[in-house]
Amino acid sequence: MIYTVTFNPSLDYIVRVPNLAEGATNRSEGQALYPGGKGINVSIMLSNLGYASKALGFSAGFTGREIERLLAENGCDAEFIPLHRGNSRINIKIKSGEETEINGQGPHIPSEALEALFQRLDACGPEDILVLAGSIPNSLPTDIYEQIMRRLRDRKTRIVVDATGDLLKNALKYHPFLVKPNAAELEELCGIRCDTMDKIKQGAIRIQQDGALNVLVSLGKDGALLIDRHGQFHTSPAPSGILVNSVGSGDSMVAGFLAGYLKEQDYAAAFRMGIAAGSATAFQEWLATKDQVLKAYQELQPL
Ligand SMILES: Nc1ncnc2c1ncn2[C@@H]1O[C@H](COP(=O)(O)OP(=O)(O)OP(=O)(O)O)[C@@H](O)[C@H]1O
Ligand SMILES: O=P(O)(O)OC[C@@]1(O)O[C@H](CO)[C@@H](O)[C@@H]1O
Repeated sequence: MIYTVTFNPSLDYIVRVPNLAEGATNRSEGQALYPGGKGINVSIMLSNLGYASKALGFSAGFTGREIERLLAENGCDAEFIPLHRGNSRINIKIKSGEETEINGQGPHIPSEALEALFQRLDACGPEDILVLAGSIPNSLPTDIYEQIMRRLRDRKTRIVVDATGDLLKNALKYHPFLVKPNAAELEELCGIRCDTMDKIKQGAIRIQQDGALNVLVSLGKDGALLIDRHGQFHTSPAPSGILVNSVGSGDSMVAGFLAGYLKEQDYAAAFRMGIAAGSATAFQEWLATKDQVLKAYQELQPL
């Protein structure tokens, strides 16, 4: 089974405001509400690609109930631990000329709820994949992903970490199966200015030396780079298309990589499926369908 964990689920409120003016009353030209949070997006994308997963996390208040309802509507199996105070966050994504995001903090997670998640994860075994993705509420320590990995150390579960800063840094020594920084996150992690392909390669090598098995660096419209666990590099430009909404493209890339890997047991195939899924999502209003991903896959340059 693939499990995804989203400590900080959200309702993503996407508003289109073509000429956003700060300090003025702006009127939107369109809006939409989607379930969000990185692990949740990975689960939805996996489901779109035909792979079952279980989305784990925490849910609070009316927004939490709406996230769960939307997940069910999207055919996604979720098992959220209820929090009895506060509301799951609403993240605002403003689409004007540029994409501006305001992500909320998320509700407090008490220790009993955290323990309930830990116990749920104790069921993970060698056949399972666990995706730890996204930010955590302020009340949690930044070694929380590390704590989970330490607890599962002897279970041989393959663990994917998609996070920033210390959350990710602290997890590397437990040898995650996959990490997926973007270029800015890679710079922050390895302290190298990653403004050329050579420097991105150097940065990815450093993250691998720090413990990650596969390092997938997403580069937005410029595609991606993977150094796989055998030390082999894979690079590809992204398929071309019109950017509609990049929110969730990194998560789609993680889901595509896992789907490609599970299908072919091959890192080149996983990499290509990752890029296709990431780009297909960037070209849509929300997470891409399987047909849209396969179309993007066909448009990738041959190896
Ligand atoms: N404008 C774009 N054109 C084509 N492909 C894109 C574009 N933006 C993103 N992608 C695809 O999606 C992948 C992931 O994008 P990106 O590097 O922006 O991830 P990210 O920063 O983790 O995104 P997010 O946090 O919004 O999910 C890229 O490697 C690429 O394949
Ligand atoms: O605040 P975090 O947890 O870092 O990111 C949350 C978020 O921006 O990530 C997803 C896109 O990757 C969105 O669905 C969600 O709103």
